[in-house]
Amino acid sequence: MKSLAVYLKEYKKESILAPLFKLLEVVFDLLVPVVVAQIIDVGVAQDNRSYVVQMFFVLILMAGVGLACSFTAQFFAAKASCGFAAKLRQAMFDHIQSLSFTELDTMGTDTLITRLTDDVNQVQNGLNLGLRLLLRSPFVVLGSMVMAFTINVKCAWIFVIAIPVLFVVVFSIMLVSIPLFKKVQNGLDQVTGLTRENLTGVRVIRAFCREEQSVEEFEDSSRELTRLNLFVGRISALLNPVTYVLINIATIILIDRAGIQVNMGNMQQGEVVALYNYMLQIIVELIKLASLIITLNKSMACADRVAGILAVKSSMTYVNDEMRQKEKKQNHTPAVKFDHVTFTYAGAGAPSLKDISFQAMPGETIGIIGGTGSGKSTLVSLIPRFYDPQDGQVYMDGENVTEYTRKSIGEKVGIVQQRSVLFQGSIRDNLKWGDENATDEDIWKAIEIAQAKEVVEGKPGKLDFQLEQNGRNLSGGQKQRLTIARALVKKPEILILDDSASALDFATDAALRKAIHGLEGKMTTFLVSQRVAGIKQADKILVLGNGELAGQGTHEELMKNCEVYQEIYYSQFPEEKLREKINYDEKGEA
Ligand SMILES: Nc1ncnc2c1ncn2[C@@H]1O[C@H](COP(=O)(O)OP(=O)(O)OP(=O)(O)O)[C@@H](O)[C@H]1O
Repeated sequence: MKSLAVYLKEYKKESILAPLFKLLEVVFDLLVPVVVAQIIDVGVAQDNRSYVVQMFFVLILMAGVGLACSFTAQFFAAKASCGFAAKLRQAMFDHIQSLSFTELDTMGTDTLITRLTDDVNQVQNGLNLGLRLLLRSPFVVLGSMVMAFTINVKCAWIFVIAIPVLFVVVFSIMLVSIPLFKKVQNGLDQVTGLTRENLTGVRVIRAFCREEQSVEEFEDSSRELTRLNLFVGRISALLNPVTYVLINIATIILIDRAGIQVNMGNMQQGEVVALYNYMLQIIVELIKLASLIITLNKSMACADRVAGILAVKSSMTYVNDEMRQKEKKQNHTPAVKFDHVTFTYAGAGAPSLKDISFQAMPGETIGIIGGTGSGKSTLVSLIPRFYDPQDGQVYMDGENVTEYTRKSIGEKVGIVQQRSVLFQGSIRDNLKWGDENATDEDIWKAIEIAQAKEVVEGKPGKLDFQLEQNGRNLSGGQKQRLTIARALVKKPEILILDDSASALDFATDAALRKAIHGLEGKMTTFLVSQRVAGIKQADKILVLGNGELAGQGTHEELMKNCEVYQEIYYSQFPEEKLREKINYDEKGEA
C-alpha cells in the first residue's frame, strides 16, 4: 500500500494544505463553546445586552472564517485525490499493458476491470476523506479535552476516562470489519465477471433458452454479495448506538458532577454549557471518525488490491533499443525456427506443445493443421513472443526472439487471431493500427488483398465508415477481412493467419491465399487452418496432433508418410479415399 504514495508526490502541497486548513477550522470550532459560555456568564448573568450582541457578531465571524477554511480544505483534498486517482489508474493501465499473457491469463480480465475502476475510486474516496478528517477528528477530541481542563479539572477527568473507552469500542468494531471488506470486493469481482459474461454472451444464452439459469446464477452471486455487504453493514451499524450510549452516560455523569461544582461555587453555569458542548463535539467527531475509518478500511483493502496488481512482475523481459544488436541477416537463415520447443500454460497440467522443431525459410508459406486443441494457436503465439517456452528456443532471422525489443517484434510480425477484434472508430483508424503513416492508397491495397474491397465500398463513407464497439455493426466474415487488412497494412516480414479465414467462403479464402502468395517481397506466411484445402498449396505443412509434431513436409510428402495428415485429408475428402480404394482394387485385379 505504501507503494501507492509515489502517485501523491506531485500533490504534496495540496496534501499538506488540506489538513492544515481543516485544523484551522477546528480551532474556531473549539472556541465557540468558550464564547457561548462568556455570553451566558457575562452577557446574560449581568444583563449586558451590548456584550451579547457583540459576542453574537464574533460567533458569526468565527463561523464565516471556519467555513472558508473548510471550503479551502475541501478544494485541496479534491485536487490531490482526483489527481492521485488519475495517475494511479494510468499507472495501472500501463502496467497491465506491460504484463505478459501468462500473467493476464492467471489474473483474469474481470478482476483487472474491478481493480482499475471500483477499487481506484474507493482509494480516491478514502484519500479525500482522510486528508480532511483524519487529523480533524482526533484534534477536536483532544482539543475538547484540553479545553475542558482549562474550565474545570475535576469535570475534565470524565473526558479523560470517556475518550479512551470510546476509542477502544470504535477500534474493536473496526478490527472485525477490516478483513470483511476484502471479501466484499472479491464478491464484487465475481458479480462483475458474471455480468460481463452474460451480457457479451446474451445471444447464445437466448438461443439456448438459458435465461432462467443465467438469472439464477446471477441472483446467487448477487445474493452472496448482498449478504456479505449486509453483514459488514450490521457490524458497522453497531457503532452509532454503542458510542451514543457511552457518550450519554458520560454526559449524565458530567452534568451531575458539574452541578455539584456550580453549587459549591467553583464553576459558572455558562462553563457547564461549554463542557456539555465539548462532550457533544466529541461524539460528533467520534462518529465521523468511525465512518471515516470504515471508508479508510474499505479503501485500504482496495489499495492493497491495486498495489497487488502493480506488484505483479512480468515474467517476460525485453531487451531495450541499446542492448539490441542490429540484425545480421544472412542468406539461407530461416525466417522462423523452432528448436525443440516445449510449452505449458501457467496452471495447466500438461504441455500444449511438446518438443517441436521446424524451420520456415524467408518467403515460404507454412501451413499448420491439426485437430481442435492440438496446439496450432499456441505454436504461432510463440513467434510474436506472447509466451516464452519452458524448453527449447524460438528464432526469427537467426536470432532468439528474446533478443528482440517489444517494438521490433511488433514491426516484424503481423498476426491475425481467431477472434476478430476491431475497435470503435472509422475503418481507416482501425486499419492504421498497422501503420499510422499508411496512406489511403496503402490501406486500399491491403483491403484489396484481404478481399475486403466490396465490404468497404459497400459502406457509407467507405474508409470513414464508423465501426461500433468491437466492430459489432459488421458480420463475422467482414470483421475477419478487415483484421487481415489491418495486419497487411503493416507490411510485416512474417504474417500469421491463425484460422482467421474460417468465416470466409471457399472462393474468398482461395482468392485471399492467392493474393497473399502474389505479394512482392519475401513475406513468410503462416496459415493455421482446420481445412486441408486452406493449406494444401503451402511450401511446408506442419501437422500437429496432441501438441506433438506428427509430420512436416509438402502435401504430397505427407500423403505418403504421415498417417495423421492422411486421416485429416480423407475425413475432408471422403471421395478421394473411395477413388484410392477403387484404383487399388483395380490394380489388384490386373
Ligand atoms: N490460455 C490458456 N491457458 C491454459 N491452457 C490453454 C490456453 N490456451 C489453450 N490452452 C490449451 O492448450 C491446448 C492447445 O490449444 P490451442 O488453442 O493451441 O489449440 P488449437 O489447435 O489452436 O485449437 P483450435 O483449432 O480449436 O483453435 C488445448 O488443450 C487448450 O486447452
